[in-house]
Amino acid sequence: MDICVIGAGYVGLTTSAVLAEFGHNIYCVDNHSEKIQRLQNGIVPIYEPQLNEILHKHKERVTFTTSLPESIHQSSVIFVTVGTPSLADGGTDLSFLSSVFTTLAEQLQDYKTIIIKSTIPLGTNKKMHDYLLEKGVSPSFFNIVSNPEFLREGTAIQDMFYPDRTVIGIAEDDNRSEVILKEIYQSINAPFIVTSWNSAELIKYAANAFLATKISFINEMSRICDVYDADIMEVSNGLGTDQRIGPLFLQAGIGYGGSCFPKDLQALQHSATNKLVNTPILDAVQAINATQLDFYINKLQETLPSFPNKKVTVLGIAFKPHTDDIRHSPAIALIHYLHALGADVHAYDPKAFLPAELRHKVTQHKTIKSAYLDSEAIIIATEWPEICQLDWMDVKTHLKGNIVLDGRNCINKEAVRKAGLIYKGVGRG
Ligand SMILES: NC(=O)C1=CN([C@@H]2O[C@H](COP(=O)(O)OP(=O)(O)OC[C@H]3O[C@@H](n4cnc5c(N)ncnc54)[C@H](O)[C@@H]3O)[C@@H](O)[C@H]2O)C=CC1
Ligand SMILES: O=C(O)[C@H]1O[C@H](OP(=O)(O)OP(=O)(O)OC[C@H]2O[C@@H](n3ccc(=O)[nH]c3=O)[C@H](O)[C@@H]2O)[C@H](O)[C@@H](O)[C@@H]1O
Repeated sequence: MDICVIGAGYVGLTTSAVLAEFGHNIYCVDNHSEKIQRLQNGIVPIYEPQLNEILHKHKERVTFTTSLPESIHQSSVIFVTVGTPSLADGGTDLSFLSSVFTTLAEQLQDYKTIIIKSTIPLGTNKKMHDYLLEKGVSPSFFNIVSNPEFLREGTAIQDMFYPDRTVIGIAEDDNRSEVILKEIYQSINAPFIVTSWNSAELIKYAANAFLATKISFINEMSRICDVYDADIMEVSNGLGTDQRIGPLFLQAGIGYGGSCFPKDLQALQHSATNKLVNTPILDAVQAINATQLDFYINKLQETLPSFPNKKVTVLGIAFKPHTDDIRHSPAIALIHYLHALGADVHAYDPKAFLPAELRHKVTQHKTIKSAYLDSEAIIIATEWPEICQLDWMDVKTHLKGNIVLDGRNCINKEAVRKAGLIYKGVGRG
């Protein structure tokens, strides 16, 4: 099939790579000309495991372009994967989506299946459908399908090859799209869940909200562990082996971040509030996340009461391992916090870079060793394997102080203590 993918970001590039692997011809469009130029030169602008290799393997099948009208005409199927960031009031900025639909309204001349993968608030698929009709596009020229994406950054390619389910939301009178979507995804072996537009939209938000709830729940338990000398790792293990609960997303830490959980919880709350529905669970989940770092900083202050001019090392900048994405990264919030306390902050990440506003305040190192050399304290913010596997006996010989704060509960506390260092985790008693 000839497929147009609009938006060459984390979701758009992954979609392009995976659909190309399935044998489709892809026109991957972005209005960011520099990004497209780099992609045309074989440079993938983000770090996502396997993405580079698959795009390179299928370079004959994937065309990178800034020309949306041309790509629309060349394709029978159009995937929309543009960003849907938060507005100041918690609502969703739909300007990127609207701009795509403006072009679609101008260009649609024969039948296309328009598949929206971007996460969009309840009622938006219908709104886009009504917009095209208002603009005079014939209803015989298109169907709109809501096809929410559940991939995680860091494992995006594997998640798209092997999803737990494929959700498609279609209009009541749409009897073409299910067949077309099944053809596009025929290589995927996962249940197909066909719903209305609004249900598909809510499934996406509910999934992210539920996962964030698990994280805030376990973080709340970690606070109780701290004051009763229990160990959250033991609690998570004992809790997660109950099949009704499950072991995933019960990792206590400095809170969830990323481009989606914070934005999607706010957007869901915004949609509910617009219809006068209260959301006490979503309120609590976000409140716990917003204060998790404070609890953690308090721990650091118990051991290192004064920060000014003390070298403190933050290991990890990305919001999670195996990505270079720093959007809403708890590591960045932590670095801001430490800098505000007067610490001389040094940071290291194998793939991610400090944002511009921190570059003149904080030193980012190229090697992990130079980052912690002569440091008073190490704080682990992202559980990259190379950080989890540090040799603590060796680390000890290069530190000035003796404090290790494990913000992701990812290192062996016994090994740290054996090396003569003070270990503090999240909810480790
Ligand atoms: N990042 C993730 O892990 C996931 C994201 N999502 C959702 O997918 C959507 C996209 O997310 P990301 O890929 O992370 O965003 P992103 O910000 O990495 O990429 C979006 C791309 O769209 C491009 N764009 C914006 N307006 C355009 C236009 N008019 N024409 C062509 N290109 C345009 C931007 O230049 C950018 O390259 C969001 O709604 C997000 O919530 C869903 C599941 C996972
Ligand atoms: O809508 C989205 O964009 C995506 O959001 C999340 O994926 P992602 O943000 O890439 O990463 P996660 O693995 O979910 O981690 C999110 C945050 O939660 C934190 N986390 C995760 C798991 C856990 O047990 N504890 C915990 O603190 C991570 O460190 C990270 O900061 C969802 O897991 C995806 O299903 C969804 O498609």
